[in-house]
Amino acid sequence: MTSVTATILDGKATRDAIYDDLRTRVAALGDAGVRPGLGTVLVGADPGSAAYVRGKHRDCAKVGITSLRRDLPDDATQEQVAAAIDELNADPACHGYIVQLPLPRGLDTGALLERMDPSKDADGLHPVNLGRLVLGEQGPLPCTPRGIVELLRRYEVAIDGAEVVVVGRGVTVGRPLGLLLTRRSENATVTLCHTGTKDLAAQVRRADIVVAAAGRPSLITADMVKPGAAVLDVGITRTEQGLVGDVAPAAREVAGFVAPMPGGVGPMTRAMLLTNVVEAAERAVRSA
Ligand SMILES: Nc1nc2c(c(=O)[nH]1)N[C@@H](CN(C=O)c1ccc(C(=O)N[C@@H](CCC(=O)O)C(=O)O)cc1)CN2
Ligand SMILES: [Mg+2]
Repeated sequence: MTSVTATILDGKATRDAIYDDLRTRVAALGDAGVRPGLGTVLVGADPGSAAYVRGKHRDCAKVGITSLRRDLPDDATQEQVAAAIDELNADPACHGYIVQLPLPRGLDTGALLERMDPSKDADGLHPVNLGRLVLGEQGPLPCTPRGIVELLRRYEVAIDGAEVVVVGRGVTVGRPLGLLLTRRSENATVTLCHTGTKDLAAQVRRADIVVAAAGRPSLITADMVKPGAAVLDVGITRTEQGLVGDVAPAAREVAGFVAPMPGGVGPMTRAMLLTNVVEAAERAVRSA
Protein backbone atom coordinates (compact mmCIF):
# COMPACT_ATOMS: atom_id res chain seq x y z
CA MET A 1 0.00 0.00 0.00
CA THR A 2 1.45 3.39 -1.00
CA SER A 3 0.47 6.73 0.54
CA VAL A 4 0.37 9.61 -1.90
CA THR A 5 1.75 12.77 -0.37
CA ALA A 6 2.66 14.58 -3.58
CA THR A 7 0.59 17.34 -5.17
CA ILE A 8 -1.09 15.82 -8.20
CA LEU A 9 -0.53 17.70 -11.46
CA ASP A 10 -4.09 17.12 -12.63
CA GLY A 11 -4.08 17.03 -16.42
CA LYS A 12 -7.84 16.52 -16.70
CA ALA A 13 -8.77 19.53 -14.59
CA THR A 14 -6.18 21.65 -16.42
CA ARG A 15 -7.44 20.45 -19.80
CA ASP A 16 -11.00 21.41 -18.79
CA ALA A 17 -9.83 24.92 -17.86
CA ILE A 18 -8.03 25.21 -21.21
CA TYR A 19 -11.16 24.07 -23.05
CA ASP A 20 -13.22 26.76 -21.28
CA ASP A 21 -10.79 29.34 -22.68
CA LEU A 22 -10.77 27.74 -26.14
CA ARG A 23 -14.60 27.82 -26.31
CA THR A 24 -14.47 31.60 -25.83
CA ARG A 25 -11.82 31.95 -28.54
CA VAL A 26 -13.76 29.68 -30.93
CA ALA A 27 -16.85 31.86 -30.38
CA ALA A 28 -14.81 34.98 -31.25
CA LEU A 29 -13.55 33.26 -34.40
CA GLY A 30 -17.17 32.44 -35.26
CA ASP A 31 -18.01 36.15 -34.98
CA ALA A 32 -15.24 36.74 -37.55
CA GLY A 33 -16.82 34.11 -39.83
CA VAL A 34 -14.28 31.33 -39.18
CA ARG A 35 -14.87 27.91 -37.63
CA PRO A 36 -11.55 26.18 -36.83
CA GLY A 37 -11.07 22.71 -38.31
CA LEU A 38 -8.80 19.86 -37.16
CA GLY A 39 -7.92 17.07 -39.57
CA THR A 40 -6.55 13.63 -38.67
CA VAL A 41 -4.91 11.01 -40.85
CA LEU A 42 -5.20 7.56 -39.29
CA VAL A 43 -3.73 4.57 -41.11
CA GLY A 44 -4.63 1.06 -39.96
CA ALA A 45 -6.59 -0.30 -37.02
CA ASP A 46 -4.15 -0.13 -34.11
CA PRO A 47 -6.58 0.13 -31.15
CA GLY A 48 -4.43 2.64 -29.26
CA SER A 49 -4.05 4.99 -32.24
CA ALA A 50 -7.75 4.66 -33.11
CA ALA A 51 -8.68 5.53 -29.52
CA TYR A 52 -6.41 8.60 -29.51
CA VAL A 53 -7.92 9.85 -32.78
CA ARG A 54 -11.47 9.28 -31.47
CA GLY A 55 -10.53 11.21 -28.33
CA LYS A 56 -9.20 14.12 -30.39
CA HIS A 57 -12.46 14.40 -32.34
CA ARG A 58 -14.56 14.04 -29.19
CA ASP A 59 -12.64 16.97 -27.71
CA CYS A 60 -13.13 19.00 -30.93
CA ALA A 61 -16.90 18.61 -30.51
CA LYS A 62 -16.60 19.88 -26.92
CA VAL A 63 -15.00 23.17 -27.95
CA GLY A 64 -16.67 23.75 -31.34
CA ILE A 65 -13.87 22.72 -33.70
CA THR A 66 -14.87 20.99 -36.97
CA SER A 67 -13.51 17.44 -37.35
CA LEU A 68 -12.08 16.27 -40.65
CA ARG A 69 -11.19 12.57 -40.59
CA ARG A 70 -9.18 10.65 -43.13
CA ASP A 71 -9.13 6.96 -42.11
CA LEU A 72 -7.14 4.63 -44.33
CA PRO A 73 -6.76 0.83 -44.23
CA ASP A 74 -3.74 -0.95 -42.79
CA ASP A 75 -2.48 -1.75 -46.29
CA ALA A 76 -2.75 1.84 -47.60
CA THR A 77 0.12 2.72 -49.92
CA GLN A 78 2.51 5.65 -49.54
CA GLU A 79 0.67 7.32 -52.44
CA GLN A 80 -2.74 6.91 -50.79
CA VAL A 81 -1.54 8.46 -47.54
CA ALA A 82 0.19 11.23 -49.52
CA ALA A 83 -3.12 11.91 -51.31
CA ALA A 84 -4.93 12.30 -47.96
CA ILE A 85 -2.24 14.77 -46.88
CA ASP A 86 -2.58 16.70 -50.15
CA GLU A 87 -6.34 16.94 -49.61
CA LEU A 88 -5.95 18.40 -46.13
CA ASN A 89 -3.22 20.77 -47.35
CA ALA A 90 -5.69 22.10 -49.94
CA ASP A 91 -8.84 22.15 -47.77
CA PRO A 92 -9.60 25.70 -46.54
CA ALA A 93 -11.82 24.25 -43.77
CA CYS A 94 -8.74 22.56 -42.27
CA HIS A 95 -6.61 24.94 -40.17
CA GLY A 96 -4.41 22.22 -38.73
CA TYR A 97 -4.03 18.46 -38.92
CA ILE A 98 -2.00 15.55 -37.66
CA VAL A 99 -0.79 12.23 -39.00
CA GLN A 100 -1.34 9.78 -36.16
CA LEU A 101 1.91 8.01 -35.23
CA PRO A 102 3.24 5.40 -35.42
CA LEU A 103 2.34 4.62 -39.04
CA PRO A 104 2.25 0.97 -40.17
CA ARG A 105 5.60 -0.50 -41.15
CA GLY A 106 6.47 0.02 -44.80
CA LEU A 107 5.32 3.65 -44.94
CA ASP A 108 7.98 6.38 -45.04
CA THR A 109 6.96 8.50 -42.04
CA GLY A 110 9.58 11.20 -42.64
CA ALA A 111 8.50 11.75 -46.25
CA LEU A 112 4.84 11.97 -45.23
CA LEU A 113 5.46 14.45 -42.40
CA GLU A 114 7.56 16.56 -44.77
CA ARG A 115 4.70 16.60 -47.29
CA MET A 116 2.45 18.43 -44.83
CA ASP A 117 1.97 22.17 -45.22
CA PRO A 118 4.06 23.44 -42.26
CA SER A 119 1.47 26.15 -41.58
CA LYS A 120 -1.15 23.41 -41.01
CA ASP A 121 1.09 21.18 -38.88
CA ALA A 122 -0.92 20.95 -35.63
CA ASP A 123 1.66 18.62 -34.05
CA GLY A 124 4.75 20.76 -34.62
CA LEU A 125 6.52 17.71 -36.04
CA HIS A 126 7.20 18.97 -39.59
CA PRO A 127 10.98 19.41 -40.09
CA VAL A 128 10.45 23.15 -40.72
CA ASN A 129 8.65 23.55 -37.40
CA LEU A 130 11.16 21.42 -35.48
CA GLY A 131 13.84 23.61 -37.10
CA ARG A 132 12.02 26.73 -35.91
CA LEU A 133 12.04 25.29 -32.39
CA VAL A 134 15.81 24.72 -32.62
CA LEU A 135 16.26 28.30 -33.89
CA GLY A 136 13.95 29.83 -31.28
CA GLU A 137 11.51 31.07 -33.95
CA GLN A 138 7.70 31.15 -33.67
CA GLY A 139 5.85 28.04 -34.80
CA PRO A 140 3.47 25.33 -33.61
CA LEU A 141 5.01 23.40 -30.71
CA PRO A 142 4.85 19.61 -30.31
CA CYS A 143 1.79 18.87 -28.16
CA THR A 144 3.18 16.68 -25.38
CA PRO A 145 6.21 18.92 -24.63
CA ARG A 146 4.01 22.01 -24.75
CA GLY A 147 1.51 20.29 -22.44
CA ILE A 148 4.25 19.42 -19.96
CA VAL A 149 5.48 23.03 -19.75
CA GLU A 150 1.89 24.31 -19.44
CA LEU A 151 1.12 21.84 -16.64
CA LEU A 152 4.27 22.79 -14.70
CA ARG A 153 3.49 26.50 -15.10
CA ARG A 154 -0.12 26.20 -13.96
CA TYR A 155 0.98 24.38 -10.79
CA GLU A 156 3.81 26.89 -10.26
CA VAL A 157 6.54 24.26 -10.33
CA ALA A 158 9.78 26.26 -10.70
CA ILE A 159 11.26 25.70 -14.16
CA ASP A 160 13.75 28.59 -14.27
CA GLY A 161 17.07 27.22 -13.03
CA ALA A 162 15.68 23.72 -12.45
CA GLU A 163 17.70 20.59 -13.18
CA VAL A 164 15.46 18.54 -15.48
CA VAL A 165 16.12 14.95 -16.43
CA VAL A 166 14.13 13.76 -19.43
CA VAL A 167 14.20 9.99 -19.94
CA GLY A 168 13.34 9.17 -23.56
CA ARG A 169 14.73 10.49 -26.83
CA GLY A 170 11.68 10.12 -29.08
CA VAL A 171 10.73 12.81 -31.55
CA THR A 172 7.23 13.45 -30.13
CA VAL A 173 8.36 13.97 -26.51
CA GLY A 174 11.98 13.74 -25.33
CA ARG A 175 13.94 15.58 -28.00
CA PRO A 176 11.60 18.56 -28.49
CA LEU A 177 11.02 18.81 -24.71
CA GLY A 178 14.76 19.33 -24.21
CA LEU A 179 14.66 22.17 -26.74
CA LEU A 180 11.57 23.74 -25.17
CA LEU A 181 12.86 23.69 -21.61
CA THR A 182 16.23 25.19 -22.52
CA ARG A 183 14.71 28.25 -24.24
CA ARG A 184 15.49 31.49 -22.42
CA SER A 185 11.83 31.78 -21.47
CA GLU A 186 12.01 28.46 -19.57
CA ASN A 187 15.70 28.54 -18.66
CA ALA A 188 16.00 25.01 -17.28
CA THR A 189 19.11 22.85 -17.47
CA VAL A 190 18.20 19.61 -19.22
CA THR A 191 19.88 16.23 -19.30
CA LEU A 192 18.39 14.04 -22.03
CA CYS A 193 18.69 10.41 -20.95
CA HIS A 194 17.44 7.18 -22.50
CA THR A 195 17.33 3.48 -21.79
CA GLY A 196 20.99 3.21 -22.83
CA THR A 197 22.16 5.84 -20.30
CA LYS A 198 24.83 4.52 -17.93
CA ASP A 199 23.75 4.86 -14.31
CA LEU A 200 20.34 6.34 -15.04
CA ALA A 201 19.60 6.31 -11.29
CA ALA A 202 22.44 8.76 -10.58
CA GLN A 203 21.14 11.15 -13.27
CA VAL A 204 17.54 11.00 -12.06
CA ARG A 205 18.55 11.47 -8.41
CA ARG A 206 19.94 14.96 -9.22
CA ALA A 207 16.75 16.15 -10.86
CA ASP A 208 14.27 18.73 -9.60
CA ILE A 209 11.96 17.67 -12.43
CA VAL A 210 11.89 14.16 -13.94
CA VAL A 211 10.00 13.44 -17.16
CA ALA A 212 9.72 9.71 -17.85
CA ALA A 213 8.91 9.07 -21.49
CA ALA A 214 10.75 5.86 -22.34
CA GLY A 215 7.83 3.42 -22.50
CA ARG A 216 9.41 1.06 -19.92
CA PRO A 217 7.15 0.06 -17.01
CA SER A 218 8.46 1.10 -13.58
CA LEU A 219 11.76 2.40 -15.01
CA ILE A 220 11.72 5.16 -12.39
CA THR A 221 11.69 3.72 -8.88
CA ALA A 222 11.26 5.47 -5.53
CA ASP A 223 14.97 5.24 -4.64
CA MET A 224 15.82 7.22 -7.81
CA VAL A 225 13.68 10.26 -6.94
CA LYS A 226 15.03 13.26 -5.04
CA PRO A 227 12.60 14.06 -2.18
CA GLY A 228 10.21 16.80 -3.28
CA ALA A 229 11.00 16.50 -7.00
CA ALA A 230 8.31 16.83 -9.68
CA VAL A 231 7.84 13.51 -11.48
CA LEU A 232 5.87 13.44 -14.73
CA ASP A 233 4.91 10.04 -16.11
CA VAL A 234 4.51 10.09 -19.89
CA GLY A 235 5.22 6.42 -20.65
CA ILE A 236 2.33 4.20 -21.68
CA THR A 237 2.72 0.44 -21.96
CA ARG A 238 -0.27 -1.80 -22.64
CA THR A 239 -0.09 -4.95 -20.48
CA GLU A 240 -2.60 -7.70 -19.70
CA GLN A 241 -3.27 -5.86 -16.43
CA GLY A 242 -4.03 -2.62 -18.29
CA LEU A 243 -2.03 0.54 -19.05
CA VAL A 244 1.11 1.13 -17.01
CA GLY A 245 3.44 4.11 -16.88
CA ASP A 246 7.20 4.46 -16.54
CA VAL A 247 7.04 5.51 -12.86
CA ALA A 248 6.68 2.94 -10.07
CA PRO A 249 3.74 3.78 -7.75
CA ALA A 250 6.02 4.00 -4.67
CA ALA A 251 7.86 6.95 -6.26
CA ARG A 252 4.80 9.07 -5.43
CA GLU A 253 5.68 8.85 -1.74
CA VAL A 254 8.99 10.60 -2.37
CA ALA A 255 7.96 13.15 -5.00
CA GLY A 256 6.61 16.61 -4.26
CA PHE A 257 4.55 16.79 -7.47
CA VAL A 258 3.31 13.92 -9.62
CA ALA A 259 1.75 13.92 -13.08
CA PRO A 260 0.23 10.43 -13.09
CA MET A 261 -0.49 8.18 -16.03
CA PRO A 262 -3.40 8.22 -16.69
CA GLY A 263 -4.70 11.69 -15.98
CA GLY A 264 -1.54 13.81 -16.11
CA VAL A 265 0.29 14.64 -19.31
CA GLY A 266 -1.99 12.66 -21.70
CA PRO A 267 -5.02 14.98 -21.44
CA MET A 268 -2.65 17.95 -21.85
CA THR A 269 -1.41 16.52 -25.17
CA ARG A 270 -4.94 16.74 -26.53
CA ALA A 271 -5.53 20.19 -25.05
CA MET A 272 -2.37 21.53 -26.71
CA LEU A 273 -3.36 19.99 -30.06
CA LEU A 274 -6.65 21.88 -29.99
CA THR A 275 -4.83 25.03 -28.84
CA ASN A 276 -2.48 24.75 -31.84
CA VAL A 277 -5.51 24.50 -34.16
CA VAL A 278 -7.27 27.50 -32.62
CA GLU A 279 -4.03 29.50 -32.87
CA ALA A 280 -3.71 28.55 -36.55
CA ALA A 281 -7.29 29.74 -37.18
CA GLU A 282 -6.59 32.99 -35.32
CA ARG A 283 -3.51 33.54 -37.51
CA ALA A 284 -5.67 32.93 -40.60
CA VAL A 285 -8.16 35.61 -39.46
CA ARG A 286 -5.37 38.12 -38.71
CA SER A 287 -3.76 37.64 -42.12
CA ALA A 288 -7.08 37.75 -44.08
N1 LIG B 1 0.82 12.54 -34.43
C1 LIG B 1 1.00 12.19 -33.16
N2 LIG B 1 1.08 10.89 -32.85
C2 LIG B 1 1.27 10.55 -31.54
C3 LIG B 1 1.35 11.52 -30.52
C4 LIG B 1 1.27 12.88 -30.90
O1 LIG B 1 1.36 13.81 -30.05
N3 LIG B 1 1.08 13.17 -32.22
N4 LIG B 1 1.43 11.15 -29.17
C5 LIG B 1 1.12 9.77 -28.82
C6 LIG B 1 -0.33 9.45 -28.75
N5 LIG B 1 -1.22 10.53 -28.29
C7 LIG B 1 -1.66 11.44 -29.19
O2 LIG B 1 -1.64 11.27 -30.36
C8 LIG B 1 -1.78 10.49 -26.98
C9 LIG B 1 -1.39 9.56 -26.07
C10 LIG B 1 -2.03 9.46 -24.82
C11 LIG B 1 -3.04 10.35 -24.49
C12 LIG B 1 -3.78 10.22 -23.23
O3 LIG B 1 -4.68 10.99 -22.96
N6 LIG B 1 -3.48 9.22 -22.41
C13 LIG B 1 -4.23 8.90 -21.23
C14 LIG B 1 -4.03 7.45 -20.86
C15 LIG B 1 -3.89 6.53 -22.02
C16 LIG B 1 -5.18 6.03 -22.58
O4 LIG B 1 -6.24 6.30 -22.01
O5 LIG B 1 -5.11 5.32 -23.59
C17 LIG B 1 -3.69 9.65 -20.02
O6 LIG B 1 -2.46 9.82 -19.94
O7 LIG B 1 -4.51 10.02 -19.19
C18 LIG B 1 -3.41 11.30 -25.41
C19 LIG B 1 -2.78 11.38 -26.64
C20 LIG B 1 1.73 8.85 -29.89
N7 LIG B 1 1.34 9.25 -31.21
MG1 LIG C 1 1.35 11.48 -24.45
